[in-house]
Formats: sequence, C-alpha cells, structure tokens
Amino acid sequence: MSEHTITVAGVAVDTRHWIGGERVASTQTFPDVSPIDGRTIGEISRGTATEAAAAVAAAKAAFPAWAATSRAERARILHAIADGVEKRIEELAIVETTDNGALLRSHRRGVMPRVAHNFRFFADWLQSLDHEDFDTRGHTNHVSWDPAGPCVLITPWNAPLMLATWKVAPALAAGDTVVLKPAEWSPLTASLLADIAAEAGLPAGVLNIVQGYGSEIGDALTSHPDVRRISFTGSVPTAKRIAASAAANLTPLSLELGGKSPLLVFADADLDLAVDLAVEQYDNAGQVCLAGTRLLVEEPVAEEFTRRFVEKASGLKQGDPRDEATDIGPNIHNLQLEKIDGFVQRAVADGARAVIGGHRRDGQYYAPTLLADVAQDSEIVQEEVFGPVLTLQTFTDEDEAVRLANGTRFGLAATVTTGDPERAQRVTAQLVAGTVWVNCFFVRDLQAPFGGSRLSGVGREGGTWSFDFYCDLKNTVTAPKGWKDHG
Ligand SMILES: NC(=O)C1=CN([C@@H]2O[C@H](COP(=O)(O)OP(=O)(O)OC[C@H]3O[C@@H](n4cnc5c(N)ncnc54)[C@H](O)[C@@H]3O)[C@@H](O)[C@H]2O)C=CC1
Ligand SMILES: O=C(O)/C=C/C=C(\O)C(=O)O
Repeated sequence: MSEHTITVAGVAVDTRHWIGGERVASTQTFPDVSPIDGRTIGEISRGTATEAAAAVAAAKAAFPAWAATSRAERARILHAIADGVEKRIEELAIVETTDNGALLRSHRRGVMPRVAHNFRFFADWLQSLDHEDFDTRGHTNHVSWDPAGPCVLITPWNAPLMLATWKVAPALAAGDTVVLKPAEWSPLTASLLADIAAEAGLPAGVLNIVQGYGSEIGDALTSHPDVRRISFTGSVPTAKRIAASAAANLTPLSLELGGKSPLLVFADADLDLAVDLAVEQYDNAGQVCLAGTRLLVEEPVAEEFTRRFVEKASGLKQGDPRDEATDIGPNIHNLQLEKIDGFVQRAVADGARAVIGGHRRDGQYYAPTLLADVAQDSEIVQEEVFGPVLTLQTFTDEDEAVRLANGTRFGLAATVTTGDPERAQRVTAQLVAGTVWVNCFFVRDLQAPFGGSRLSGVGREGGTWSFDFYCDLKNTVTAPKGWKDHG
C-alpha cells in the first residue's frame, strides 16, 4: 500500500488524483472530515491549475482512440464497470457514508445499485440511439450523435458517486473523455471509481479524476480551450462563475442547480399519503435538490395535516447513519450547519414559528424543522436551505396554490397531492418545474428528462437528452444515385 493510501472502514482508498491512467500526488493536501464524528479521515491531494492542465491534456490525448472505439466495445467496458460497482457495493456504501454522512442503508440498497444502473443504462441507451432517416426532395437525411471531446464534470457532495456517474456514464458511452472533479467535502468514492474503471479495462486517459477546492482548480478546468463540454451540479452562485469562465470559449454547459420545490396538499387528498410524502422531504438530512421544502396546504385540512405531520415526524430517529434504524443522519459540514441555522434563526427573528425543531443538536445534526407563519417573500421561503428545514403555508383555492407554488426563482420539481385527477391535470399544467409528481415523490427513471427551469438549471439529463448534450449532433444529407441538379 502506498503512503498515499488511507483505510476507510477497512477499505483502501488512494488519496491522489487519477490522471492518464496513473496516480499523481500534489505537493499540498486538504483534510477530508467525516460528518459522523468530525474526525479527519485523511489528507487528499489538493489540485491546482497544474493538475487541471495535465488532466485535460490526458483526456485530449485519449479522445481520438476512444471516440473511434465502437459503440458496442464502449458499452462492453461500461457494463464491466457496472459489474465492478456491483461487486463493491458494500465497500462503496460504507466509504460514502463515512465521507458524506448519508444513510448506509440507502447507499447499500438504493444509491450504489443505482450507480451500477447508471453505467448499464447509458451503455444500452446508446446502442438503441437512432433517428429515423428522412427525405428531402429525394435526398436522405441521416442524424448521428458524434463524440464531442474532453468533458469537465463537476459534482456535489450530497449524492457524490450517484450524481457523478449520471454524467460520467453518458459522457463515456458517447465516446467523450472525462475530467471529473468531485466535491472537496466528499472526494473518496470518485477515487474508488478510478480503480474500478481501470480494472474494467477503460483505457488510460479516458477517465481522469482530480481532487481539490473548486476555487483553486475550478477555473483552470472550466476555462480550458480544449474542453468541449462542462456539466455541473451544485449551487447557483458557483454555476454563474462556471458559466462566466466557460464563456471565454463558448463551451456548452449543462447546469443542474438548486430548488425550493413546493409540495401541494389539496383538501381532497389522501391526508396520510400527503403526510408521508411531506415527512419524506427530510431524507438525506434535507440535502436533496429535489426536496419539496415548501408545504402548501389547503386551509380546511391545514390543522389536521399539521397534527399528523408532527406526530409522524416526531417518530424519526436521528443519529449515526451507519445504524440501520437511523432515518436522518448528520449534515455534511459544520459550515453547512451554520448556514442552515442562520436561515432558521433569521426566519424566527422575522416572525416564523417553529412547529418542530428550529435548533442544532449535539454533533453535526440539525433537528428536523417545520416553520409556520412565514411570508411568501421571506428569505426562508425564497432561498434553498439544503438542510432538514420545511416551511408551511396555507392556501384557499387553486389559483392561490399555483401562485405560491410558482412564486420563487426556482423551478426544479413539484409534488401535488389531490384525489381529483382533473384538478391534478389543471394544476400540473400551470406549474413551472422540470419534474412534477402527482400523489408520489422521487419516482425516478433515467429515461426521463431531469433538470430545472429558471434558476434551477440549464438543460436536461437522462435518456437521449444526455446524449444530445454530450455529442456533436450531425445531419448527413446524401443525394440519390445519379443526382445532378445542384440548384
Ligand atoms: N443542486 C444540488 O444538488 C446542490 C446544491 N447545493 C447548494 O449549494 C449550497 C452550497 O454548497 P457548496 O458545496 O458550496 O456548493 P458548490 O456549488 O460551491 O459546490 C459544488 C461543486 O462545485 C465545485 N466548485 C466550487 N467553486 C467552483 C469554481 N469556481 N469552479 C469550478 N467548480 C467549483 C465544488 O468544488 C464542488 O465540487 C448548498 O447549501 C446548497 O444550497 C450544493 C450541492 C448540491
Ligand atoms: O436521485 C436522483 O434521482 C436525483 C438526485 C438529485 C439530487 O439530489 C441533487 O442533484 O441534489
């Protein structure tokens, strides 16, 4: 084992970058801290412009051969990566939980199997990707999805490997090469992915992984003239910086950003279902971009809804995310906790009432919180908190429900609970959101477009939409045999 390898819950993890098929160390490091107990897990290579340039150069050098590799061979290797992920689900799950504090049981049974599925899905989708040829005055139009070049993928800490592989898998399937920069608060599973990809036979330089602070390595990646795509999931302010940096080369961008999604409860809804869905919004300690953090409840059922919500939420078990019985783990970082508490205390000072929670707990935990008596234009209703904090507002009719639901700068998701299918249709048609769920939440399918409107993002991921982004679309027009008319 090299001096750069750390052992995390029994799993060996290399702390260096992965560039051109080799481990590369930086002279400086940054500490990786576990949110479970605040312990430093290890020192990670702290990349700068030098490592960014080396990684992009490696991706550029590897591009022609990978782009020329047949779709079937690329798919074979992606399936081999999925096999490798499936073999290491337990290791990936415990390392991710140690690193970002999300529930081990979710990682084991939901998230890591989805990581493998991401590779299989995009490998297979590419095989079936075809556009029916069409005719223009006897000429045949043929549309193809050509590889675009080196891609920079920048990912967040709330679902590190899952969200990274949503980007890595379609980019590799498309024939692009990749430089992935995971978040500095959760760098470890990306390093394991490098091992798995190498074992699966992915050629050197096709996938490169650099570690470090976004503020130190980010610009060098996003302003690089050899980069042909940038895909980012994270916060709006960082997205604006990345967009400005990408503008120098007009590099195409995909941005999956924040949310402040509404969960509407009409008086004709199944109230138990609505309460279950509302309590589910505390999942991952509220660190989910899709979370329906604004509960909008029709006046006549608001009191009963709140009573049942409080009863159900009081039964949530908060604690060590490695414990199977735990429902809510810690938040990612002390800085994030301070940010969450700042939002809550300012809201309370502004007149909000904490129906439950409203305070920190020992360690890096925040009590599940519901704030009532909040104004539509208040900070707590308008800004993404990214913690276990929900707000409660009431409405008196459909028009008001839609006005409140659409009344932020975001447009990522929305959930509507109602027993009336016609109402569901009327309301969903008016909502500004990339995904709308009716009487359900978090039913996800990679075939569907995923992304947000307004400040929630630019573009869509999933299915063909991912390939539209990661490829240079080309239309080839072929004249019929013997065609002479150039007019
Ligand atoms: N939509 C989502 O899934 C997420 C939303 N957020 C929101 O963002 C807030 C702040 O969280 P942060 O970790 O600070 O998010 P962030 O957006 O700053 O970080 C996400 C990624 O961007 C990278 N990054 C930062 N600055 C960069 C730059 N100049 N160039 C290139 N890459 C850069 C980071 O290293 C990380 O990998 C959260 O409280 C939450 O509201 C955070 C994570 C995920
Ligand atoms: O798990 C999904 O399907 C989507 C998750 C997205 C986020 O949690 C995010 O981008 O924050």
